[in-house]
Amino acid sequence: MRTGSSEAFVLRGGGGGYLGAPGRSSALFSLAGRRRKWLLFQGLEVPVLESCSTMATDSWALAVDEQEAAAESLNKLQLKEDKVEAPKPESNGTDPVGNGGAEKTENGEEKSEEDDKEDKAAQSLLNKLIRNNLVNTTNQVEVLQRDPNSPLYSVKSFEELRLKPQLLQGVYSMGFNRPSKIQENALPMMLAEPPQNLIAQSQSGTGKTAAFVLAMLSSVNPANRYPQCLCLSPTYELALQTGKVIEQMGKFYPELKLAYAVRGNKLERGQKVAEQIVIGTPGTVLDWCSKLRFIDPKKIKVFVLDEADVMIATQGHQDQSIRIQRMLPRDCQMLLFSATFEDSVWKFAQKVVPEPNIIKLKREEETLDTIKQYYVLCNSREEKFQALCNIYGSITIAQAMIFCHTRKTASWLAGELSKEGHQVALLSGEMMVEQRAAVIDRFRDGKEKVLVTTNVCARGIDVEQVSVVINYGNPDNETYLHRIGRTGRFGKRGLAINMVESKHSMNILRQIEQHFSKLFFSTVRVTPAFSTAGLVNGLTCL
Ligand SMILES: Nc1ncnc2c1ncn2[C@@H]1O[C@H](COP(=O)(O)OP(=O)(O)OP(=O)(O)O)[C@@H](O)[C@H]1O
Repeated sequence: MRTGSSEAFVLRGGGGGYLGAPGRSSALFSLAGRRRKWLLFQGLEVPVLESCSTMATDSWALAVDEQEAAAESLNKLQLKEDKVEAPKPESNGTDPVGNGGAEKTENGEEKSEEDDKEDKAAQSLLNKLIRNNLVNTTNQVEVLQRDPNSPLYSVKSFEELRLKPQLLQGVYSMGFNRPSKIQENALPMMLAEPPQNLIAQSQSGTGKTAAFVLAMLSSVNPANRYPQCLCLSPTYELALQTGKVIEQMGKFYPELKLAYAVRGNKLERGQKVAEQIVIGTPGTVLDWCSKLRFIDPKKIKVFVLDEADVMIATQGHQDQSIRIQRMLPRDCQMLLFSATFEDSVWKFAQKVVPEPNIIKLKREEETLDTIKQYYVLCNSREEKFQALCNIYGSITIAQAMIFCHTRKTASWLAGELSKEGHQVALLSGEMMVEQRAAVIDRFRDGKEKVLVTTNVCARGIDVEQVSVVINYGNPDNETYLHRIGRTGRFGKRGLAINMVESKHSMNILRQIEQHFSKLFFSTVRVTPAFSTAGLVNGLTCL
C-alpha cells in the first residue's frame, strides 16, 4: 500500500465522475451552472485500489472492502456530459427537503433505479470514508514529538526547562511526558530573569495554554494573598477551561488559589480578591480592576492575553484589554498567545507590547497536516441540510462540532436536526452563562455527541474526542483555522467538512487556501444526487 501522497480519489455515481490531482477542483467548480464535460480518470493510470490508498497514510486508507466498493462504483463511471443547476436562493428554512414529487437528478430528470443504486452506494461510501477516518484517529504524540517538522517536536524534557518541583509534579500528573515545540521555546523566554515580554504563535492544540499557565504558576508567590497574575480569555467557556488547567497544574501548591472574573460571578461590594491568579473575560476583569476595585492592578506581575489576536482585533475587547493594560505596572510581564495573527494585528501587538520576544509561524506552517479537510458541494440551503442529515450517523461515532455563522442559524439548525430525530446540543452566545456551562460540560463528558454552535466556541475549546468539525457557514481565514482546530488536538487526527452551498461559498474556501498558501481541498466528486432530494454534489478530501 502506498502512503502519504496527497493525490485525490474521486467517485461520482449516477452520471459522471472525475478523478484527478489536487488543484483541479477550482477550475471545475468555477463552471458551476454551465454545461460542462467530466473527463473520467483524467491523469489517472493506476487502478482504483491503489488510488484510494495513495490518498492518505495507512490508517486513513479505506479498508479493503470499502476499496472494493469504490472500485465497483468507479467501474460504472463513463465519460458523460453533465449540466449542474445554479444554486437556488435561500429558503426560509422551514422545509429543508421539500422538493416534493418524484425523485429527480440534478438535471431534473427522474432518477432511474440504477441512479438510485449508485447514489446509495456513493452515500454509503462517503459514510464509510468518514467512519474509517474516525475510528483511526489514534494519537501519535510520541512519534510526532520526535519529528522535527511537527509542532509537537521537542529536544528537551520538562526537567530541562527548570520548572519548580511542584509544577513538574503538576505537569506529569496531567500525563504530559515531553514539552511541545511552543512549550520548549516559550518557557525559557517567559521564565528568564528579568521577566521578558512575549508574543507567541503556535498551531491550535499544540499546548499554548499549558505554556502560559506554567509561566503564571512559576512567577506567583503563593504566600501573598492578592492577585499577581491576570489572564484574559475572549469567552466565558474558555476562561473556565483555562481555569481548570491552572487548577490541575497548580494542584501541588495547596495554598495557591484562583478567582474567576466572569459574568455571573458576583463578589460583595468592597471585597478584595485574595486569590493569586485571576482568569476572566475582559469586561468583568476591567470592572474588577477599576469600577469595583476588587483587584489592585498595580500588584499584577504577569498579564496574559489568550487568543490575543481576537482580543486586539475585536473593538470591545481591544478597548477593555488596553484599559486594563494601562492600569498595570510598567514592568508587568506581558504574554500574548494565539494560533493566528493577521498582519495588521501582529503590527499592533508589537506596538502595545514593549520589547517583546517573538515566536512567529510562517503562513504555510499555520495549518495542521493532521486535520484532513473536505468539502461537500450543495446547490441550496435545503441540500446542505439534507447532506448534513446524511452524514449525521457517521459523525456521531466520535464527537462533532457544527459551526454556524449566526446564532439564528445555529438555533434553526439545532431545531431542524432535532425534528429529524438527530440528537444535538446547542451552544450560542445568547444563552445564559449557567446554561452554556452545563452544555459544554455535557459535551466534554461525552453526554452530547454533536454540538451546534457559533464562533463563540471557535477558539481554544479543548475537547479531546472531537474528531469532526463541520463548517455549516463559511468563516474568515483566521476563524477557519481556529474552528477546524477544535479537532486534531495535540497530535490527534481530525476531519473538517465544509458545507458549500453556492459559488460564493466555494470562492471563500478557495480564498482560504490561497491565504494559507496550501491546497486544502482536492477534488473528490462523490455523487450528483446524493440522496432522496438530489442533494450532495461533491465531497473533497486531501
Ligand atoms: N506537553 C504536552 N504533552 C501532552 N499533552 C499536552 C501537552 N501540552 C498540552 N497538552 C494537551 O494538548 C491539548 C491541547 O493543548 P492546549 O489547549 O494548551 O492547546 P492550545 O495551543 O492552547 O490550543 P488552541 O489554539 O486551540 O487554544 C490539551 O488537551 C492539553 O492537555
